[in-house]
This record gives sequence, C-alpha cells and structure tokens, in this order.
Amino acid sequence: MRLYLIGMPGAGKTTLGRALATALELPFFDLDEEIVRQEGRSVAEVFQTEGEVYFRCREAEVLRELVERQPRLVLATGGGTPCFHHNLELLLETGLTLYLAVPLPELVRRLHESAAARPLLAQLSDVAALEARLHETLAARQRFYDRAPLRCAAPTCTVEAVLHLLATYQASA
Ligand SMILES: Nc1ncnc2c1ncn2[C@@H]1O[C@H](COP(=O)(O)OP(=O)(O)OP(=O)(O)O)[C@@H](O)[C@H]1O
Ligand SMILES: O=C(O)C1=C[C@@H](O)[C@@H](O)[C@H](O)C1
Ligand SMILES: [Mg+2]
Repeated sequence: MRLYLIGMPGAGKTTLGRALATALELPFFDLDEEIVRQEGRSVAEVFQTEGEVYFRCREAEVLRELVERQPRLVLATGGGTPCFHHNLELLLETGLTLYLAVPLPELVRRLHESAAARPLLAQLSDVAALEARLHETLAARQRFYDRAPLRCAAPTCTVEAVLHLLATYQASA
C-alpha cells in the first residue's frame, strides 16, 4: 500500500508518518527530504535561488519518480504538494491519502520558532503576521486538503487512531 500524509506546515506529517511507517512495516519517505537530497541544497536555498515555480516543478517530478519506484510506502508530502501540478490527483489515484487537520492556533504555536527558516513564512514581523499568513494559506488550500478520503484532527491524531481509521476504511472499501 501507499499511504500519503497531507496537511499544513507543522501539521505533524513527518512525525506521524515515520511512526505509521514503523507500525505498518512500510518504508518511510519525506518528499521535502527527497527534493533536498536530489538538489543537494535546502528547500530554502532552492526557493531563494530558483524561485517557487522551479520548486513546484521539482516537487512534482520527485513525487512522480518516488510513486513509480515505490509500490509500498508512507510518504509525508510538503505542505503545498496537493495544490500544484495535479499532484493531488496522482495521490488519490495511486494510494490512500490522509489529511492531518490541525487548528490554526496550534499551528502558530508549533511554527513560530521555525518560521524564519521557512521560505513561505519568513520575514513576518510578529506572531500576528504569522497567524494571518497561515490563515490565508489554509483558506486557499482547504479545498485540496478536504478531498483526502481519510482525515484525522489534532489532538486525537495518534498512530492508533490512524490504524483504526485505516482498518475501518479498508473494511468498507
Ligand atoms: N501530535 C503532535 N502534538 C504536538 N506536537 C507535534 C505533534 N506532531 C508533531 N508535533 C511537533 O510539531 C512540529 C512539526 O511537526 P512535523 O515536522 O512532523 O510536521 P510537518 O507536517 O512534517 O511539518 P513541515 O512543514 O516542517 O514538514 C514539530 O516540532 C513536532 O515535534
Ligand atoms: O507549505 C508549503 O508550501 C511548503 C511546505 C514545505 O513542506 C516545503 O515543501 C516548502 O517549504 C513549501
Ligand atoms: Mg515535514
């Protein structure tokens, strides 16, 4: 099986994805990390040097290569992955997609210290500006995230809860 995790930056895709991969005995991949490995530079450097359009093209390419190569995996996608280049259609067609829904105040708490290092959240003057940016980003992305057949919401989004969700979904499919 292929299990894809989607959601906002800081939603917990990498943390939960790794734990789910261990529980399901599947290999774990993180799309941002794959891009960094292939590019030989950080996501921030790619954004700064080449711009977002280039990053989104590479993101879509690396995603397609990975999906083709790995019939079994848990994949933590990037926060924007489902919203570009028909990536969401690819995810929906080739595996099971889980949306990690996390309330905005919790995202702000998790991200305020690392915001400066994130290309789309950098150079914001204060926490209120970070909250406003996250709010507008989520508003634009919600219609993509909501197409995932599976959804779990913080704070109850544990490995056990997702395993239960998967079993229920597979039994009804
Ligand atoms: N269930 C959780 N409860 C509280 N904090 C969490 C939870 N899951 C993750 N975190 C914390 O939130 C932060 C973001 O988690 P993580 O890196 O897994 O998210 P992500 O969706 O992969 O984000 P990114 O945009 O960086 O790829 C980390 O500091 C992590 O320790
Ligand atoms: O939310 C986003 O658009 C992004 C999230 C990160 O995972 C990276 O993929 C990149 O910083 C863009
Ligand atoms: Mg991550």
